[in-house]
Amino acid sequence: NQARQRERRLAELEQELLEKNCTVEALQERLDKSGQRRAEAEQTLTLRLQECEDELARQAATPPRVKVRTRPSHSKRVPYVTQTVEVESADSHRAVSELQVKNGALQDQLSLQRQLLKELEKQLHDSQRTCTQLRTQILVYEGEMQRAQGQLEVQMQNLEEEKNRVIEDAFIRAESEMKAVHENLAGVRMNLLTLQPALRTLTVDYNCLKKQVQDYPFLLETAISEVKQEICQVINDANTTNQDLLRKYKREMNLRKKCHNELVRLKGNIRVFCRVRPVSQEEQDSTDGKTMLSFDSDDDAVLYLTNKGKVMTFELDKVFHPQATQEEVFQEVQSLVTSCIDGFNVCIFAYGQTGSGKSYTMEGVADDPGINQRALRLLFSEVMENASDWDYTITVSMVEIYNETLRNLLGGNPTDKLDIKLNPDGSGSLYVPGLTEITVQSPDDIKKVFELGHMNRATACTNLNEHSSRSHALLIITVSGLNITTGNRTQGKLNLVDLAGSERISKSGAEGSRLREAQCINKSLSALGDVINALRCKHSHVPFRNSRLTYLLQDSLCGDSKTLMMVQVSPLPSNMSETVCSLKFAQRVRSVELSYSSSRKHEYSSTSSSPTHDSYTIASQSIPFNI
Ligand SMILES: Nc1ncnc2c1ncn2[C@@H]1O[C@H](COP(=O)(O)OP(=O)(O)OP(=O)(O)O)[C@@H](O)[C@H]1O
Repeated sequence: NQARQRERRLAELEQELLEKNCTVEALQERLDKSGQRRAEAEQTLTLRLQECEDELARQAATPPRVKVRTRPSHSKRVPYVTQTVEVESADSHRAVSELQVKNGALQDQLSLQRQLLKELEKQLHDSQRTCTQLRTQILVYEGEMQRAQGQLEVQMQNLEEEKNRVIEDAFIRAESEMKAVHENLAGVRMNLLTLQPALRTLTVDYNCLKKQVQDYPFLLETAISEVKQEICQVINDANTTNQDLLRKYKREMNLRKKCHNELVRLKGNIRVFCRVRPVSQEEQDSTDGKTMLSFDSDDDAVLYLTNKGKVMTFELDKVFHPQATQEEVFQEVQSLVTSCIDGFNVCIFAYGQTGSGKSYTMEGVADDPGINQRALRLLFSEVMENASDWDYTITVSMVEIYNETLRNLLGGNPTDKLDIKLNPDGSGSLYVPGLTEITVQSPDDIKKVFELGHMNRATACTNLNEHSSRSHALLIITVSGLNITTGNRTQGKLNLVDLAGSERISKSGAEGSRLREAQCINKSLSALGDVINALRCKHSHVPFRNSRLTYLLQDSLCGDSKTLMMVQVSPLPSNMSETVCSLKFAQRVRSVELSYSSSRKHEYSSTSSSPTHDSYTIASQSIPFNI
C-alpha cells in the first residue's frame, strides 16, 4: 500500500517536473523573442536616427537664403556687432520644424522603446530569476525523486523478499498439507479396501432384508394370527384368574368381616373414648389456665385427674388431649363408620356435661366439621369406590328428642311429633312412621341435608344453644347395598348421637319447664345406662322402651352392633365433680359387652304399647348416666 502511494507520488512529481520544464521552455522562448524584438527595435531606431542625422546634414549642406538685417547702431563705434543670421527660408523653417516634430516624436518613441526595453529587461530578469528558482526546484524535485525512488526500490526489494518468504512458507505448508492429504488418501484407500468386504456383507444383508420385506406381509399375517391366539389365551387365563381372585376376594371379605367381628368381640362391643376439650382464652384469663387433668406420655388410653392432692387414674380405650384435631378423632372412629357398609349397626354417642364439647365433636364448626359430616363423606366415597360391584343407597334421617318427644328435623314441619312403632310386617323390627329419609347422591346433598336439619332445629326454639344442650340430636344414616354379581344384600345403620348435657339437676337449680327438661334428660340418660348395664350383665330382659332414645336405638344397641361412647370432659377445676362423674361412667361402660340377647326377641314381641312398659330398675350394677 505504501509502495503504491510512493509510486503515485513519484508519478505526480514527474508530471509536475514536466510541466515546469514546459514553463521554463516557454519562458525561454518568450525571452528570446523579446530579445529579438528589442534588437529589431534598436536596429530600427538606429536607422531612424541615422536618417535624421543624414537629413540634418543634408539640410546643413543646402545654402541658405540669408537676409541679413543689420541693426542700426546707435554709436559709431561698433564694438560688437551682433549679427543674427536668420534663415529666412520658409521651406527650411518648415523643414526644421517638421524635423523638430519628428525629432520630438522619435525622442518620444525612443524613450518609449527605452522604457519598453527596461520593462523587458526587468521581465527578463524576473524570468531568469524564476528560471533559476525553477531550476533549483527541479533539482530539489529530482533529489526528492531520487530519494523516493531509492525508498521505492528498498520497499520493492522488501516486498520482493516478503513475497519470496511467503511463497516459501506457502510452499512448505502446501507440501506438508499435501503430505497429510497423501496420508489421508492412503488411509482412505486402506479403509476402502477394508470396507469392501463390509460392503459385500451389507449387500448380502440388504438382499436378505429385501427378501424378508417381500415375505413380511405373509409373516405379519402369521404373527398376527399367532398373537391373536395368544391374546385370546391370555384373556381366558385372565378371566380364570379374575374369577379365582373374585372368589378369593369374597372369601377374604367374609374372613375380614369375621376377623373384624372377632376383634370387636375381643375388644368388647362397646368402646369408650374420652376427649378433653381445650381451655378457652377467656377461661384461661379467669382461672390462670390451671387444669386438673394430665396425660400419660406412654399410654394414650390413660388419664390422670388430680383432686386435692390425690391422683385418680382412669383407663379407657383412647384419650384425646385438648390439642387433638377433628381429623385425628375421626381417624379413630372411621373403621366403625365404614363397618356399617358391611351391614353392621353402629352407635356413636357424645356424652358429657354442657359445654364439654359434644357438639364440637359431633357437628364441628363450618371450616372444621365433626364426625357427622366426615362420616357421611367417608361413606359416600367408599360407596363410590365399590360402585363397580355394589349398588349402594345411602339415606339420611335427622331426629331430635326433646322432653321425650321425637321430632323430624328433615321434614316439612319440624314441630310435628313422631312415634316409634313395630313394623307391621311381623319381623319384630321398629319403624318411625312419617320420618323423612333423604337419599344422598353427592357431597352437595350432604351439605344440603345438614343445612336443612340445622334450620329446622333452630325454627322450633328461641335459643338454639340452650335448646341443643337440653335435647338429644340423632343423625341416622342407613347404607343399603346390593351386590351386582352375587345379588347379596346388606343393610347397616350408623347412629350418630349428640346427647343432651349430663349435669346434675340439683346443681342447675332448675324449676318449672327447666325442671321438666332436666327430668326428661335424666330419664333418658338413665334409661341408656340401664340398657347398657342389662346388656353387659346379659340380662334376659333389656329395658329398651324406658326412653325414646333407647327404644329408637334398640336395633343398633343389641346383637353384633357396635357402640362407641365419646365421653367429653372439661379440664377446668370448676367442672371437677362433673368431670369425675363422666370419667367414672366411662370406665364402667368400657367393661360392658353387648351380646345377642334372646330377650330381644321376647321384647320385640311384647304387646306393650308404652315405651316405658319394660322399665328396668338398675340395682347395684346400674350405670348412672344421669349423674
Ligand atoms: N376440641 C375442641 N377444640 C376447640 N374448641 C372446642 C373443643 N371442644 C369444645 N370447644 C368449644 O367449647 C365450646 C363448647 O362446646 P360445645 O358447644 O360443643 O359443648 P356441648 O357439650 O355440645 O354443649 P351443649 O351441651 O350445651 O350443647 C364451644 O365454643 C366449642 O367451640
